[in-house]
Amino acid sequence: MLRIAVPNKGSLSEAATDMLRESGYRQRSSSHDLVLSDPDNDVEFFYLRPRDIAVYVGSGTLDVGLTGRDLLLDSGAQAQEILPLGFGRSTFRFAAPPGVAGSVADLGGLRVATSYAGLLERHLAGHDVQADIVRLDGAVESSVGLGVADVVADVVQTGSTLKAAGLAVFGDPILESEAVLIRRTDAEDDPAVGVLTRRLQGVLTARRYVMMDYDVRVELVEKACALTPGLESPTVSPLHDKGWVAVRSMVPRATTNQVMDDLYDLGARAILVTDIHACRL
Ligand SMILES: Nc1ncnc2c1ncn2[C@@H]1O[C@H](COP(=O)(O)OP(=O)(O)OP(=O)(O)O)[C@@H](O)[C@H]1O
Ligand SMILES: O=P(O)(O)OC[C@H]1O[C@H](OP(=O)(O)OP(=O)(O)O)[C@H](O)[C@@H]1O
Ligand SMILES: [Mg+2]
Repeated sequence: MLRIAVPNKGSLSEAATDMLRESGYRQRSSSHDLVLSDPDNDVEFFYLRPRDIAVYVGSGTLDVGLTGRDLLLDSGAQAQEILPLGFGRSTFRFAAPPGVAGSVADLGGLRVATSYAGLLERHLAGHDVQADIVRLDGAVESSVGLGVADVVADVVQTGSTLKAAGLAVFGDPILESEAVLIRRTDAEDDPAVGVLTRRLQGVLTARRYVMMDYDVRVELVEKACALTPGLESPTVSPLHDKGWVAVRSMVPRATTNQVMDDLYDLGARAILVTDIHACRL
């Protein structure tokens, strides 16, 4: 039975369970449940703090887990990313009151507050900078105003928490993070992990693409297919009127309207877009 770690709280929790549900797995019905068995799919889910997930997976106690890239790297666990999951995006950045520092090189001798000490330690060492790391559990932005730190290194999404604390980001982003599927670094190939990965990839594809159908005159089909190349190649089917064909192709969701406009300008008609509910590529 495949043992899977899932965030039980925090920013990643709901999106992670939604994605697993869309992948055809049972999920817990109460946020108090810590374990859920899904015998039909031969998997068991363990709902754990996202920060702890890399530790369980790195030690081999659990086979795979969903967590944040920043949390994985911060933990230093013997675990690696096998699939980025496209949610829980954030940036890990330095911030301070304006004028305190302009780049990581200015941090020597300053106090830097963070709840990602492992990540910060390695970043500072990589830049040969010696700063005092102030380890906090959360609400890191308050540390400067309260006088325990000069600078913070923290998760930024919209930036509104930083702004409210009178801080501004500086320097290059330390890390771009998102939710990722992880497994132990030296784990042997496991077909059950392959199945889970393909299911999650299917959800990602269904979210990123739409199915587009349209009719176009035969002499324009090459130009139309260049606009909608699909993943492998579009399906082109004959119509009763020999001068026309029907084309079906997957199109990136973000480009849907631009592609429809371009197809229409080319002369395509009856352009229809439908959602993809599930797929295996
Ligand atoms: N706005 C956000 N705030 C915090 N973490 C975020 C945000 N957006 C994405 N994340 C990601 O969520 C993970 C943090 O998980 P965590 O459970 O600590 O969330 P949290 O919202 O900080 O919860 P809590 O503060 O209740 O512990 C990290 O991978 C982080 O990059
Ligand atoms: O850029 P923003 O959209 O404002 O989001 C980023 C903030 O959200 C998180 O805090 P959270 O609510 O998780 O509290 P915590 O710091 O106590 O973990 C994170 O630690 C930042 O403080
Ligand atoms: Mg938090």
